[in-house]
Amino acid sequence: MMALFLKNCGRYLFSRALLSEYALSRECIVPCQRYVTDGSSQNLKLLDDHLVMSSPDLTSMKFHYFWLRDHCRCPSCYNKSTHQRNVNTFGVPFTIQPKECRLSGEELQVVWPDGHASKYSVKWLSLQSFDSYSNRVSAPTRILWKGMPDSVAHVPVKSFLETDEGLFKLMKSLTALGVGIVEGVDATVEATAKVISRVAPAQKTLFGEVWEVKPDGEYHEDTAYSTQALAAHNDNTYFSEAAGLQVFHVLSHKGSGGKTLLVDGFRAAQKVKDEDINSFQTLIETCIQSEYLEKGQHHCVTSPVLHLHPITGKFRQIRYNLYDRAAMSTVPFARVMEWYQAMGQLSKAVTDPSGEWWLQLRPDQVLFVDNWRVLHGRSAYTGARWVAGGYISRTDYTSRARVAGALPHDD
Ligand SMILES: C[N+](C)(C)CCCC[C@H](N)C(=O)O
Ligand SMILES: O=C(O)CCC(=O)C(=O)O
Ligand SMILES: [Fe+2]
Repeated sequence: MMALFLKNCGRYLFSRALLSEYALSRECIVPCQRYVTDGSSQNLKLLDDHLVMSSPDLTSMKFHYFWLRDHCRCPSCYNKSTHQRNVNTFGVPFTIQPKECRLSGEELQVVWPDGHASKYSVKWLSLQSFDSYSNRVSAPTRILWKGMPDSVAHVPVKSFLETDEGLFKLMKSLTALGVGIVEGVDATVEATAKVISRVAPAQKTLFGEVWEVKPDGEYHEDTAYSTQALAAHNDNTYFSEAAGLQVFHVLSHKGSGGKTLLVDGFRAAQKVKDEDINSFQTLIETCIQSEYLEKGQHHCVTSPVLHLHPITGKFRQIRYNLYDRAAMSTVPFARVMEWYQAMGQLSKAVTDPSGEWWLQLRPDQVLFVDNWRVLHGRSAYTGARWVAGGYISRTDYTSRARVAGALPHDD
C-alpha cells in the first residue's frame, strides 16, 4: 500500500511529513466503509476523514472532507467574479465529516453538520486532484536545442500586433524554445516599445523601461555598455527576481562584430545532469552571491545557479553569469572546489561550440529571449552600435503566455 502511495505521488515527495501523515491516516485503521450509489457511473466510498470516488474509466480520486469544505463553491464561500475564497477555513474543525453525501448524476452533493450544502461537479473535482496537477505540470512543453533551432518563430510585425495567431506564434516559440523573433519592425525606439508592450509593459529597472545602449547615450557601470565581447550569460542574477524576458533590437550599427550569441541553458544543464549527477546536484544546492554596484545602487542576491520545479523536478531557472558573481564567501571551505568543478562542467556545456547559435540581428528584427532559460552574449564590436530593448517580468510573461494559450500550467 505504501509502495502504491509512493508511486502515485511521484518521486519528488518523499517528505517525512507526508510519510508519517500517511502512516497516521485512518484509512488503514478504521475500515468504516459505506457505499453510496445512485446508479451513476461513480462509486462513492466514505471513510473516516476522506472520501474515495471511483468509476470503471477513472482512476479513483480521494478528497479529505476538510478539503471539500474548504473548496465549497457556493456564493457565500467563494466569490465567482473575483475568483477568491470567502470561506473561513480555520473556523472549520479538522475532523469535520459530512452529515449527508451523495452522487447525483455527475455532481457530488454534501450537506455538512451545520446544514451548509456544497455541490461539486465530478469533472471539476477530477481536475483538482494531485494526480491531475502532476500530469499537467509534467507535460512536455519544451524542446531543447543546439545550434540554430529549426522552429524559431519569425512573426511579421503586423500579424504580431494585430492578430491572436501572431501573438500565439511568438509566445509558443518562447515557451517551447525560449526564443522568438518579430520581423519587419521599424528601426526606432518607439516601434520597439510597441512590440514589447504587445506582450506586457516593459519592466522598470535601474536601466530604465525601454532602454538604449548607444554612443553618448545613458551610461551604466556595466560591460554591456562597453564594446567588449560578452560570453553567454543570463541577465539580472543580482536581482531578487531576474527578468522573465529580455528583448533586443539592434537599431543600427556602422562597424564590425556585434553578433548575437544564444545558448539553450536548459540543454546545457541537462547535459550536466546526464553526465555528472553530482555536479548537477551541487549546482542546485550551492548558493552563490551575485551583485551589481554603481553609484546609488547595490543589488546583491544569494541563490543557486540551477532551480528546479518543486514538484516535477523540471528545470525552472538557470542563473548563469560568470561576470556578475560577487566575491565567493557563501560556500564553506570544504565545498569551494566542488562548486568550481561543478560550475566548470556547466561552463563546458554552455561554451560547447555545437550548442551555440550565432546570429546577426537585422535592424528590423526584435529578438525575445527567455532570460530564465536561454543565455545571450555578443561578439566584440567596433563603430557606432545602437541597441534598444527591455525586460519583461516573469509573472507578466507567463501570464501573457497562458492567456495566449501557449503555457497551460504553472512554470
Ligand atoms: C540590458 N541592459 C543593457 C539594460 C543592461 C545590461 C545589464 C547587464 C548586467 N551585467 C546583467 O547581466 O544583468
Ligand atoms: O550588446 C548586446 O548585443 C547584448 C549585451 C548584453 O548582454 C545585454 O545588454 O544584456
Ligand atoms: Fe546581458
